[in-house]
Amino acid sequence: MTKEIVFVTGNANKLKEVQMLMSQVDLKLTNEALDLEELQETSLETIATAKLEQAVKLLGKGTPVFVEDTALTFDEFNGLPGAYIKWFLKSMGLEKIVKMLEPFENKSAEAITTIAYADEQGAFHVFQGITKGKIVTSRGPTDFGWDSIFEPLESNGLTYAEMDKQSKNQISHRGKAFQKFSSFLMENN
Ligand SMILES: O=c1[nH]c(=O)c2ncn([C@@H]3O[C@H](COP(=O)(O)OP(=O)(O)OP(=O)(O)O)[C@@H](O)[C@H]3O)c2[nH]1
Ligand SMILES: [Mg+2]
Repeated sequence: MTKEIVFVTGNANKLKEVQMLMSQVDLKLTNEALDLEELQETSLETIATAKLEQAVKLLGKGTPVFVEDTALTFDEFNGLPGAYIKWFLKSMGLEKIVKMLEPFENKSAEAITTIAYADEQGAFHVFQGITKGKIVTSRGPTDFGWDSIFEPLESNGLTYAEMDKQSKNQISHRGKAFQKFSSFLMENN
């Protein structure tokens, strides 16, 4: 029987990418569209695990469930905004985020997705994907977070927003994290 697995996220753009990324795995992927509380923390693993604890409480033990938290870290700021990028985006917007780095030569950044998964036995597993790049003036559609200001090293000069979804998924932080997670699920199914 095909195993059911629940992805708890309130972010429709994430869900769309994750559905594509996990399409090769023999699973029934369902979504609980809940916005879980997020810790104020710099450890990405701690944030993802705390989100997962809430998800397990909501769904009950025994249901395979995962969450993911995505961060954008600036090298010049020693990793900040990191997981706080969500709140920077909400309060300041893209243009001012780019301006924060204006006085500095170093525009290097990393996009990081941390997945936390609870299996049927309630054991937690963490997977992470990192894509290096730099912060640039917004180019491309602005319908998903900071996609238009992040230019990955591997993209031949395109921002995430200028790439089609399939090309983004091949090199993205989320793509890399879900590659690891999918392999784990296929080995342990
Ligand atoms: O340009 C982007 N490309 C991406 O690939 C991407 N992935 C996430 N984000 C944004 O970065 C913050 C993460 O916060 P986040 O991980 O807590 O997400 P969220 O609160 O929206 O959903 P969730 O926590 O319910 O899953 C939020 O502002 C997201 O919109 C992205 N922006
Ligand atoms: Mg969130």
